[in-house]
Amino acid sequence: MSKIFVVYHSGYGHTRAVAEQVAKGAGAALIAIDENGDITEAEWASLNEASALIFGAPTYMGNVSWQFKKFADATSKIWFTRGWQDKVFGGFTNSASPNGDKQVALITLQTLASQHGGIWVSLGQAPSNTKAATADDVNNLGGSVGLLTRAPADASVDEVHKGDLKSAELYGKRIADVTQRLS
Ligand SMILES: Cc1cc2nc3c(=O)[nH]c(=O)nc-3n(C[C@H](O)[C@H](O)[C@H](O)COP(=O)(O)O)c2cc1C
Repeated sequence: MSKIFVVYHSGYGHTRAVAEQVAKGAGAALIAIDENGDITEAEWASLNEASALIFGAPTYMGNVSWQFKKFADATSKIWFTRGWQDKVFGGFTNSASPNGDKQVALITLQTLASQHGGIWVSLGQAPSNTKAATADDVNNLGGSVGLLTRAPADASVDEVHKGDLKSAELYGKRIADVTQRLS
């Protein structure tokens, strides 16, 4: 059985709701980066033993939250020993605007995975972009590199768009399937 972890930061709970769906699809465990940008030593050990790591962060000011960036910089200790080389990686970001510069945050996650020599898994879902498409449809934001999700600025944690949550579960499953194939 592959060990997969979703390691994420969420300031106000919306990204956590997405992380839970990704973890459900992947059969993964969740590790939350705390408000200080930290995880525990035991959690670092779990990440080091994993077959696949899925990064998640809200988009704040056009990039990942500072807490996620602190975590990313802390992974440099692992980078020195190539400790995450050839693990499978994926990533997601959630923000309020349909665009909101989410792609920048996603590329930050992909670049972090690449710095570690990882194997990045794309979203693998066709966009729902017809006139009839709604936020209840899978990949209605039309991403491809990884998972983009949206919670409008006045939305509660329970109001992350349904289509995005479906996309999240499917993306998690895709990462688990790829990990299984490579193991
Ligand atoms: C400091 C800050 C900066 C933000 N910057 C952006 C942004 O650049 N683009 C965007 O679409 N939404 C932005 N938002 C909205 C958040 O991305 C959105 O509320 C998201 O759902 C928060 O996720 P969280 O509840 O997991 O923290 C920002 C919110 C905060 C608090």
